[in-house]
Amino acid sequence: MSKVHGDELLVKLEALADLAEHDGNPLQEPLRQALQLCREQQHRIERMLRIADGFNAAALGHSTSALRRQRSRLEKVARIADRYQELMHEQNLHLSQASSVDPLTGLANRRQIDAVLGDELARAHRRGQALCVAMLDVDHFKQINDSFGHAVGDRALTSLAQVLKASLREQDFCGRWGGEEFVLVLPGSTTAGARTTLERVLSAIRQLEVDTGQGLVRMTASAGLAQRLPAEAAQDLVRRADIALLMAKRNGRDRIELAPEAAAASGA
Ligand SMILES: Nc1nc2c(ncn2[C@@H]2O[C@H](COP(=O)(O)OP(=O)(O)OP(=O)(O)O)[C@@H](O)[C@H]2O)c(=O)[nH]1
Repeated sequence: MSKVHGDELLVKLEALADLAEHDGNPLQEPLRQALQLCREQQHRIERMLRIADGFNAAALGHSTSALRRQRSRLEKVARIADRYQELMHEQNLHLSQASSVDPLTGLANRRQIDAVLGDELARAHRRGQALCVAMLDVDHFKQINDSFGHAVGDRALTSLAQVLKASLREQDFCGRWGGEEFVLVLPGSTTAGARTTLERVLSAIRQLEVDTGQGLVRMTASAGLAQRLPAEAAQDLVRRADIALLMAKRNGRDRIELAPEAAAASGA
């Protein structure tokens, strides 16, 4: 607004000053001075406007940087939320592992054995394929504990678990049933194939040397083997393998015995 008024005033003053100069009017000098003043005023106003524009731009810039700061804060919060979610995921994974893994040996625990055996047996029934379960128990394990202490016993169980894992095929599965007893699930194996696998396992256990701190100690193990019967439930299959294990213990240990087919019905 002031710029428009200033322009109009300037045009009028210029015209009057021209006229006065032309006519030799005595107002010539005061008009010239007024014109001069007006031009200076005009410059001052324009400068003020430029400064105001500058302020305006600075204010805009300020709000842009405030927005940028705000955005980077939000990004930081989003990153923290992502990391938090990752940690929660890791924690859940850890918890689910803890509930499916035996902490001493790192093998599957009873809970996971039940789940895996259930799945594998259902698949074998569906496809009409063979599947064997073996129960394996360390012989006279109590003597190791009694002679060398519980820590050495623990070490023996851990080493044995490693031997088990290393002796099995990829599709085979093993877990710690409890104490010094282990379970093997051998999908696709008939009794003959499973027996060969078990002989390899028992032989590897015989070779194993555990450092007691007072020399090396060796172990043997006994195993009971059962091949699935048509439509047999997991607990019946395990029970037959357990009966076979008992037979292996009674028959002198460090051996494999096969489950009698009718044992499931007897529930002995
Ligand atoms: N160190 C250690 N010992 C365990 C663990 N779990 C079970 N045991 C021990 O394993 C031993 C099992 O003893 P028994 O059931 O008498 O069997 P065994 O001495 O192996 O004899 P047989 O099975 O008849 O050959 C007991 O002394 C238990 O305390 C474990 O996690 N660590």
